Amino acid sequence: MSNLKRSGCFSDLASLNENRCCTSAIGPNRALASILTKSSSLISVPQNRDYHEVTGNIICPNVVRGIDHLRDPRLNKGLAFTLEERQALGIHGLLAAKFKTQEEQLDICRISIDRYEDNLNKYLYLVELQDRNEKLFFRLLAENIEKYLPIVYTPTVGLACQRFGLIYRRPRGLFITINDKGHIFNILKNWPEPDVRAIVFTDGERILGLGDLGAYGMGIPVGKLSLYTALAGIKPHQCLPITLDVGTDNQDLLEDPLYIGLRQKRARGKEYDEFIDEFMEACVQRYGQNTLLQFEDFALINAGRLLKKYRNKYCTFNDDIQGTASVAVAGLMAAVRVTKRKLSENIYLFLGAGSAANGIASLTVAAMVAEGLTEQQAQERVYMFDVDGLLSTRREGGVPEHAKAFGKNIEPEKDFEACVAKIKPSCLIGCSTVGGAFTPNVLQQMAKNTERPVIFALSNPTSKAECTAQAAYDNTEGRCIFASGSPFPPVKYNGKEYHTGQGNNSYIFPGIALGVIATATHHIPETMFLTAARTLAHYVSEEDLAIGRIYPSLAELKEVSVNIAIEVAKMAYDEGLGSLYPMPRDFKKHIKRFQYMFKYATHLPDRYSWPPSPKVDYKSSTGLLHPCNT
Ligand SMILES: NC(=O)c1ccc[n+]([C@@H]2O[C@H](COP(=O)([O-])OP(=O)(O)OC[C@H]3O[C@@H](n4cnc5c(N)ncnc54)[C@H](O)[C@@H]3O)[C@@H](O)[C@H]2O)c1
Ligand SMILES: O=C(O)C[C@H](O)C(=O)O
Ligand SMILES: [Mg+2]
Repeated sequence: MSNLKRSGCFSDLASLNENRCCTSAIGPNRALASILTKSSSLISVPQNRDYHEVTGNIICPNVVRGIDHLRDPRLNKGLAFTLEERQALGIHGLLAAKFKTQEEQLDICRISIDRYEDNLNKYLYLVELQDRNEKLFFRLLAENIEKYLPIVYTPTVGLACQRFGLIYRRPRGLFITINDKGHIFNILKNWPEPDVRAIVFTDGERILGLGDLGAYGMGIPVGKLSLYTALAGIKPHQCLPITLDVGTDNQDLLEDPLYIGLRQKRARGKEYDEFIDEFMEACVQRYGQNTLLQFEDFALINAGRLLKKYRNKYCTFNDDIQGTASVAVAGLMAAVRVTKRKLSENIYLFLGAGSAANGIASLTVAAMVAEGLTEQQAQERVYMFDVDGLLSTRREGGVPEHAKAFGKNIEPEKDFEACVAKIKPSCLIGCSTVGGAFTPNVLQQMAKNTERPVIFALSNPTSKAECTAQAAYDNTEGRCIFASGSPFPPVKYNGKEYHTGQGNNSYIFPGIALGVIATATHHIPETMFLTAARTLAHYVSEEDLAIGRIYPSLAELKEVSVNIAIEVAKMAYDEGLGSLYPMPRDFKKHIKRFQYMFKYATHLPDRYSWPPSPKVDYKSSTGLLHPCNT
C-alpha cells in the first residue's frame, strides 16, 4: 500500500471510482451509467477478458461516487472503512478519524437500542440501521436473535404496522396498487435489483390477528424477509417485499388522515383475481420461473383458494397455511416424547377454522397417516370450532367448504367450554385471533381431560394469544405442554421456572426458502413441510423438554434453518423438483455457497495485482459476487 500512496495512485483510484460503470448499472444511476459506459474508462480491459474480471474486486456494478459508499446502506461500513479504503474510494475526510471494527460498531448498536424502553422505538432504531448500514443490521440481528427477533418481527412488527402511517419514512419494497393493473411488469422493473430470488407479498387483509390493515401491512413482508437473511443467510438483494394495495375495508383506515394506501374499498371478485394473476405472471417474467413467491397474511376468503390455484403452476407457498402447519406439527411431534401418546392417539380441537387451523389439521392428518391410520380415521380425530360454533354438519349453514374435511355429524355446540368438556381433546390449538379465549375453565377442563394436555395459543400478536403461558401452567397444575405464536416471559410454577417455546412459522419459512432457492425448485409440495417439521422436531433436546420447550431455543434458529434447507434440497432432487444441475454432491457446502456474509468485505479495488486474489469468486451460480451483494 505504501508504494501506492507514494506514487499517488489513490487519487487515481478515486477518479476511477467516479467513472466506474458497467452494463448492469441499475436504479437512479442507470442513465448516468449508460452515458459513462460509452465514455472512455480509466480501466483498460485486456483482450478476451470481461469487464468484471478485469476490475476484480469491484465495488459495485454501478456508478458509485465516493459519497455513495456512505449513503448506500449496502455499501456503507461507517467508521469501519480503513484508511486505504477511505482514500481509494474518495471518502477520506467524510468520516471522523477513528477506525472501528464491526464488533465495536455492534457494541454501540446494542447500547443504543437498550437506551430505548419502548419497543416501537427499538424497531425504529433497527429500521434506521438497516437503511444506513445493511451488513451491520443483519449481523446484529443474526447474532442476537433472541433479543431482537421480537422487535423486527412478531409481536412488535404488528404494532409497527398499526402505526405505519406515522413511522413510514423511506420505502422498503414495492407498493403495487390495483390501479397498476395492466402495468405490473413495468412496476417490477422499477425495483433496482435484477437478481431477485424470493418475493414475500401481502394484500394486507389479515395482518396477524389484527385484521385488515391495507397498505400498512407492508411491515409484514419486510419483517419476514429480514428473517430470510438473518436466519437463513439469503442475500438481501435477492429478497423483495411487496404490498398489493387493492384498497381496504377498514373504515378507521379509510378515515385516517395518516393512511398511506389507496383510500377505497377493496377490489374483489374478477378484478382482484385478474390482478393477482397478472402479478404472479409478471414476477416470473421479470425474475425467472423459479422465483419463490410467498403468500403472507391473506384473508381466509383468498388464502386457501389462491394456494390451490397456483401451487402447481408457480414456485409458491402460503406461509400462514403451510409454514404454520409445519411448525405446529413439529411441536406435536416433539410433544410425543413427553406425553408418550403417538400423534394418532390424540384428539385435536382447534379454536378457529381458518387458514392456519386447516393447514395444521391437514398436515397433522398426513403425519397420522404416516403412523398407519387411514385418512378418514385421522380426520375423525380432528374437531374445529369457529366463530359460529363447532363444525357440525347439523348446524345452521353447515360446514364451510374450506373445512369440509373436519366437519362432524354431531350435535351443534356454540359454547366452547362445553365443547372442551364434551369432546375431551388432548390437544387444544388456538388459531382464532381471540385473545384470552382459553379461559381458566377451558384450561382446567384440559387438565381433567388428560395427564399431559397440549395447549397451543398460536394467534398473534401477544394480545391475541388465546392464553398466556403463565395461565396455561396455573390452570393445569403445571402439567400442560405449551407453545405460543408470540413469545411469553418465563413461567414460574411451583418454585420452578419454565421457558415455553414459540410455535411460530419463523422456524420453518427461512429454511424452506433457502432450500428452494439453492436448488431452483419449481414447485413446493406439501411433503416438504412434513420434512421440515421432522427436521425441526429432531432438534428438540431433552434439556429443551425439561424446561417446558417443544422447540429449540431461538438462538438455534440459524442452525435449524440451514438444516431444514439441506433436507428440503435433498428432497427437491429426490422428487425431481430441483432444476439446478449438476446435483450437489455435498449439500451442506452447496447451501453455504448461497449464503450471505455478515462480515464486511474489503472495498479496495484489486487492480494492483493481476490476476486478482484467488480467494475472490467472481462468478458463481449465485451471480456476480461483489462486496455489496455478498
Ligand atoms: N404462530 C404462527 O406461526 C401463526 C401462523 C399463522 C397464523 N397465526 C395466527 O393465527 C391467527 C389466525 O390466523 P388465520 O390465518 O387462520 O386467520 P383466518 O382469518 O383464516 O381464521 C380465523 C378463524 O378464527 C375464527 N374465529 C374468529 N373469531 C372467533 C371466535 N370468537 N371464536 C371462535 N373462532 C373464531 C374464524 O371464524 C376463522 O375460522 C392469527 O392471529 C394469526 O396471527 C399464527
Ligand atoms: O407473522 C407471524 O408471526 C406468524 C404468522 O405468519 C402470522 O400471520 O401470525
Ligand atoms: Mg402470517
